[in-house]
Amino acid sequence: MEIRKWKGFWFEPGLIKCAMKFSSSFQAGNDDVLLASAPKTGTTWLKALCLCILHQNHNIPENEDLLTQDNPQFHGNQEPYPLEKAVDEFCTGVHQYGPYFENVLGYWSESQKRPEKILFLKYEEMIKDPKEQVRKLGLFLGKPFEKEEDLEKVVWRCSLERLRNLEVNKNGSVIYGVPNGSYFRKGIVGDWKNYLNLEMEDRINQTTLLKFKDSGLEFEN
Ligand SMILES: Nc1ncnc2c1ncn2[C@@H]1O[C@H](COP(=O)(O)OS(=O)(=O)O)[C@@H](OP(=O)(O)O)[C@H]1O
Repeated sequence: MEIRKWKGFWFEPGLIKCAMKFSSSFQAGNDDVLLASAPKTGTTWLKALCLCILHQNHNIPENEDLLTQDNPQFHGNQEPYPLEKAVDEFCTGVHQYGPYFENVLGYWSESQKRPEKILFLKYEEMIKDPKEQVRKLGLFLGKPFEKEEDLEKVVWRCSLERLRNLEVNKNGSVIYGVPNGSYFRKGIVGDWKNYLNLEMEDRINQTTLLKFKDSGLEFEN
């Protein structure tokens, strides 16, 4: 896929126009929530959680539960991609929406300066203790959970186990023809290592250490 650089990040050319338009004309209102995430870092989960919390909606019809249709990160390419090449691109940052590390660090440092405006969540922590992270998210969104029971309900409604088993996610697909089921896979922290050889794993770990060094951002590897 052809990608081009705009403002330090790589996009497929068709998306640069959208990014430019968004950047030049979007004015955030007080109630607007922007969900920023790198691909495959838990976007779908967080989107479901935010909508559930913001609408305090415990009665969304099942077929509206898949909250992914307008996600700009989707693309229809299902071709297998050589792993070696993908790891190289990831580490050098020359990949769709890359560089990943600079993307993360940008939000991390801003979240340190303005924690009331930017909430930085980690997938690993959400998996480890979903209730605490969702409680934090509720507070951040100005919708603190008053009852433990409501918090537990939201955590369950948005759980991988439940979403993956909804009919719409078992058999439906989004506009680009990507099956909904592909957004609800394993959800296992560290599973990526099962797909790479030791050399590739080491390369990613070393790059991560180097990039996040001195940032104060702690991470699991
Ligand atoms: N509800 C819920 N709970 C926990 N984990 C979940 C949930 N929904 C999706 N997932 C896992 O998130 C991974 C997909 O990330 P994204 O939604 O960011 O993908 S995408 O970029 O929007 O395509 C993908 O991770 P992997 O299983 O490692 O592929 C999904 O399984």
